[in-house]
Amino acid sequence: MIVLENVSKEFRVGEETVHAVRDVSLRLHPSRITAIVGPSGGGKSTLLNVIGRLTEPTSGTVSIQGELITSRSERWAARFRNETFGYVVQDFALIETDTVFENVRIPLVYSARRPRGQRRLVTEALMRFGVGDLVDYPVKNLSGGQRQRVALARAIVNSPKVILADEPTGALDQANGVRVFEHLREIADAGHLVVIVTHDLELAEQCDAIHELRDGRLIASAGDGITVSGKE
Ligand SMILES: Nc1ncnc2c1ncn2[C@@H]1O[C@H](COP(=O)(O)OP(=O)(O)OP(=O)(O)O)[C@@H](O)[C@H]1O
Repeated sequence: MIVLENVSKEFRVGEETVHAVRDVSLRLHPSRITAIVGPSGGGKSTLLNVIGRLTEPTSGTVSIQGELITSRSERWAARFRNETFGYVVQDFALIETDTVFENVRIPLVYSARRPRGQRRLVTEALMRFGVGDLVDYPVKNLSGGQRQRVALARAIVNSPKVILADEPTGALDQANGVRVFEHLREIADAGHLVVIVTHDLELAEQCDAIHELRDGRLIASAGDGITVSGKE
């Protein structure tokens, strides 16, 4: 379980202070898909980045399975990020000039596995999404649907406990969006904790829990196992 307690994140922009996330407390559960929704500029991506330890909050704490992940050294955070999180970003951020193998192995870079072990893990991850045969393809030759699957394989290749997806269906047509969601559901069913940021309320309604952010504040939460403000 991930626990956020009184998390705030501010950015200084010139003389101004932007309060991107204000005093958010919530709990996120494994084997579930949690959606973070709300209007543009509401703080969704910032909150996801705080959860994924890509950004340190200005105040408040985040812990995962009881371990505090805030106020730790950058060196610790880099390793922790790598072992704990799989990230899916909107445009998939694949390296066009590399092969599928080179892209999907990126999260394994810090692992002690030998090249042969890496190839097996990469191929297995691709096979989970039905694209094992693409392992040596150049990314530039892939279709949009193949890119999604490769991006999902990259997110799970090191068996992270947590998958964080920022608008994972945002750039896709409806059929491909549904497929990505089905894959995220399979990932959650396998025991991972999945968090998605989405503008798509229909998609959010299929999730197990929804948190709505507006002007950085958590204004509503719904769903299974919801705990707001740290109260059971
Ligand atoms: N690195 C940054 N520096 C300064 N301000 C930032 C930074 N990142 C986000 N912000 C500001 O914080 C607020 C929340 O932004 P955030 O991207 O988290 O919102 P969002 O809900 O994800 O928006 P969208 O749906 O448009 O992606 C906005 O006012 C944004 O301009």
